[in-house]
Amino acid sequence: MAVHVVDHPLVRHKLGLLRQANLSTKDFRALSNEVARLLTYEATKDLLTEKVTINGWAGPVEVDNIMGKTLTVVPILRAGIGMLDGVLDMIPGAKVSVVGLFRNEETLEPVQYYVKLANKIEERMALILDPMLATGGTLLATVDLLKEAGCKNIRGIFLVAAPEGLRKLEERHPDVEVYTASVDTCLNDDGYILPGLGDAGDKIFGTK
Ligand SMILES: O=P(O)(O)OC[C@H]1O[C@H](OP(=O)(O)OP(=O)(O)O)[C@H](O)[C@@H]1O
Ligand SMILES: O=c1cc[nH]c(=O)[nH]1
Ligand SMILES: [Mg+2]
Repeated sequence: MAVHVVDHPLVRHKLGLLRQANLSTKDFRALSNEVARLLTYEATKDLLTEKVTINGWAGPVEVDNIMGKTLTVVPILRAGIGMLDGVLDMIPGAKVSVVGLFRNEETLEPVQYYVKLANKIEERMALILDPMLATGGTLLATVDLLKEAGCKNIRGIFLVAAPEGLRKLEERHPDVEVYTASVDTCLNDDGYILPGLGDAGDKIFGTK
């Protein structure tokens, strides 16, 4: 399985700011989108393009166009919404497929409450957005439902990932590629990533 840790100074700097305990909602939101933007740049490096000829200022010129029904971004509610603007800054025409899942606080199992996928999803690359990959339960449930819908090419962008979740993904879906700013140390007894960011959903939405 491919895990791409994006080791760019801007990403490392912004991730360091995100880890601060007393960050305001506004700053956490802004930084999440900024890191998402940079991770998107890396995650889309090999998108297929085709040559087209356009009218340039000095006559016809051959340029590159991203091909056809290329991708859909898949924010996982709620916290994935905190990365969506940043990703759409980079890919403004992307179709958005929304998946609603929350983690049961006791069992840590994902609970699904909403799904609305883009049309022709089987022809698109799916780019999953979630700030946190912890136990991996939420990501596995999302990949399962995308594959059931016919999706063959799936990637995920996470601000922070835990080794436990990556191991689970490797066992169940080794074809899924991960792009993250950091693989952190481990999970605590409540399933939170250490050193991590805390509860990303609460920080992005200002709840708590
Ligand atoms: O890898 P896992 O152990 O499944 O945990 C990761 C999930 O937990 C968080 O969502 P949460 O359940 O807090 O929902 P929220 O986005 O609505 O806050 C996070 O945004 C991931 O979706
Ligand atoms: O560390 C974690 C783990 C799951 N969800 C979060 O928001 N943070
Ligand atoms: Mg949450």
